[in-house]
Amino acid sequence: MELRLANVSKNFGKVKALEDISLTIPVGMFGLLGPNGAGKTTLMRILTTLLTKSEGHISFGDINWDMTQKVRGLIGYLPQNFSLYKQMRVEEVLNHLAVLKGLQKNRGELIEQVLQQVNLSEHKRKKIGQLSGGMIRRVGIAQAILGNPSIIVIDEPTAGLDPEERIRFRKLLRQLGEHSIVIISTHIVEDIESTCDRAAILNRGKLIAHGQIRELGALAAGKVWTLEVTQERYYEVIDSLQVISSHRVGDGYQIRFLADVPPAEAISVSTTLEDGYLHLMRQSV
Ligand SMILES: Nc1ncnc2c1ncn2[C@@H]1O[C@H](COP(=O)(O)OP(=O)(O)OP(=O)(O)O)[C@@H](O)[C@H]1O
Repeated sequence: MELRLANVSKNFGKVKALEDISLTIPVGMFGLLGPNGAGKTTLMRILTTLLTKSEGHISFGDINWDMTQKVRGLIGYLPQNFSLYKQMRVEEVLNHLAVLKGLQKNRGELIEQVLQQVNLSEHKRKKIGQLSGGMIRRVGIAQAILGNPSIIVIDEPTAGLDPEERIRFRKLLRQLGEHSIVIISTHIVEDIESTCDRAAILNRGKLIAHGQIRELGALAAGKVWTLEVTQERYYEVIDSLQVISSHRVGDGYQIRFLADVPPAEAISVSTTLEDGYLHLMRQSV
């Protein structure tokens, strides 16, 4: 079953935080990408029923977003700052949140199941305050998937995680996306590139592109180049190019950049989601 958004808008007074968003999101990992103020948080808060939309229609099968209680039963949510309950043990926090979710039967069993899914069984008696950032995010996922929701919404999934934790956490997200709709919102293009099947790019409340990751990357096809330069030339050229990234190669640098007409020695390269995203942002300035 798919999550369908049709012409969804949200106004805060005169601010149009979302304008006419129409999207269909199938089972799998779906990324929301956009700069600050694009409307990602507003959209996630509407999907989790923390905010109401101003206009439009959202549905999942027979359930529509005017049926708030039913929608809440569909959704698991991991907000950005999930680090509450520092003095409580992992299993106590999950039991507490399971009660709040209205899960009455077999709570112990359900908690054991989600702890196994996020690989935290052996830490269940630890206090939240004793866990690493990555483990706290995993407790966050555990509470989000309690009750087996069809739609899981995660804000900035890997913010504040170290590189190893980030890789482990991405693997967990991919596993969740095998059976559920998992929507993540992030500034980190690599999180989406490495975990998502599809993504939507928002800017200033508008949906500017959506589709499969490789389709979004292909939007910059023919416009992405690399150029190798000496250290002396590096500082000269980076100001004149729309640099995507650069790294050291031998004594000089390799620069990856966007251009319609590149310098003579540049080499055309295949495109990534980040290229497509930066190309779209450059166009919508
Ligand atoms: N409660 C509110 N009242 C007024 N304006 C708001 C409110 N919440 C969000 N906005 C405005 O709506 C727009 C979209 O904000 P939103 O937080 O959804 O963007 P975002 O893409 O999540 O950005 P960030 O990545 O910085 O969190 C912004 O212009 C923001 O200032």
